[in-house]
Amino acid sequence: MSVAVLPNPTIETRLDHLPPNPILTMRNVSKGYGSGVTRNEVLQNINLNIREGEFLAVVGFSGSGKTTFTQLLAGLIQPDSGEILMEGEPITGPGPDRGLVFQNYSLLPWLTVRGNIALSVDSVFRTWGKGERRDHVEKFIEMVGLSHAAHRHPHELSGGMRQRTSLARTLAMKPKVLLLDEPLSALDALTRSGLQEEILKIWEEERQTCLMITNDVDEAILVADRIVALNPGPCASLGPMFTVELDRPREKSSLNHNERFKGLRNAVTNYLVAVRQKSRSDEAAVSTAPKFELPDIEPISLTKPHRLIVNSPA
Ligand SMILES: Nc1ncnc2c1ncn2[C@@H]1O[C@H](COP(=O)(O)OP(=O)(O)OP(=O)(O)O)[C@@H](O)[C@H]1O
Repeated sequence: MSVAVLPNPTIETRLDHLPPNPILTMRNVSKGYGSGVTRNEVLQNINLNIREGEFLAVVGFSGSGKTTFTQLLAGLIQPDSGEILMEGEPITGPGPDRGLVFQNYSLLPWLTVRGNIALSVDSVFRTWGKGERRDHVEKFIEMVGLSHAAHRHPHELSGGMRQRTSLARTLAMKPKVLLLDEPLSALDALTRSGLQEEILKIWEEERQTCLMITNDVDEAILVADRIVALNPGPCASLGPMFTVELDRPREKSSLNHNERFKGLRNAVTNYLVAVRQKSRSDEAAVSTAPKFELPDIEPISLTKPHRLIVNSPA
């Protein structure tokens, strides 16, 4: 399959200034669920290095294994084979060094915005004084623009506000790596667009290593330094890596007229369309749909009279 390569190899990207050593490494990682005939091979031979301070976006289709991918990095599940390293050490479970923001903001319903964030801060920064922790919580409430709603409970918030709370809660724990698993896909287009820019603004300030899973190519280009495609499953592998050669800070409205943005959007979209078509034709070729065979019986001749009487009256 051919993939359009963008011209201008001379441009220097932010990546050129990042530390060369990866903070997260996936080596020959495979993961499936179930056993026997119900076994579902989801990811196969995933190899990836994420550099410290970079923003990487993984784009893929629904059901390709994106959540499985983030759960592996978060340490919520373990690979069947291969290894995942955080700063050179194997990941054996979840840890405060990796913060995960889900698609479905899992806030505790009996706590306010402030209470939800404070709970995480208190559990991670146990040695800090009470005042220091309180200031830290307020800083992150303000960062996501929720000072006016800090006293509200989740059921009193809009979807966008809940996701902001969820983001603030994770950011406030100061993880070395932020894992965003389709954090905006449950939101309407307008809220999504506003939050994309907010995430970007916050990231410009914090510059944490960030991995965002998304099914939106424009979103990926807006936020990321590099974009990698997750090919359709089963046995999803990673596709080519696209470098986003666009200056920062980025603004959505001006990007729409940027030739480099349009070229990259075409390249990524064309790749995804081509890889999906290939996957569908491969699937059709090895279709396991049941084949019907005629039973080995001699049909009754309808032209000759015969003695078999079906449903004869008693
Ligand atoms: N715990 C599990 N047990 C069995 N199968 C699972 C489990 N989790 C996921 N799967 C299957 O693995 C495949 C990939 O699921 P996953 O949620 O990782 O994909 P996804 O790309 O995040 O999907 P979506 O975009 O729809 O959220 C699917 O076929 C799903 O049914």
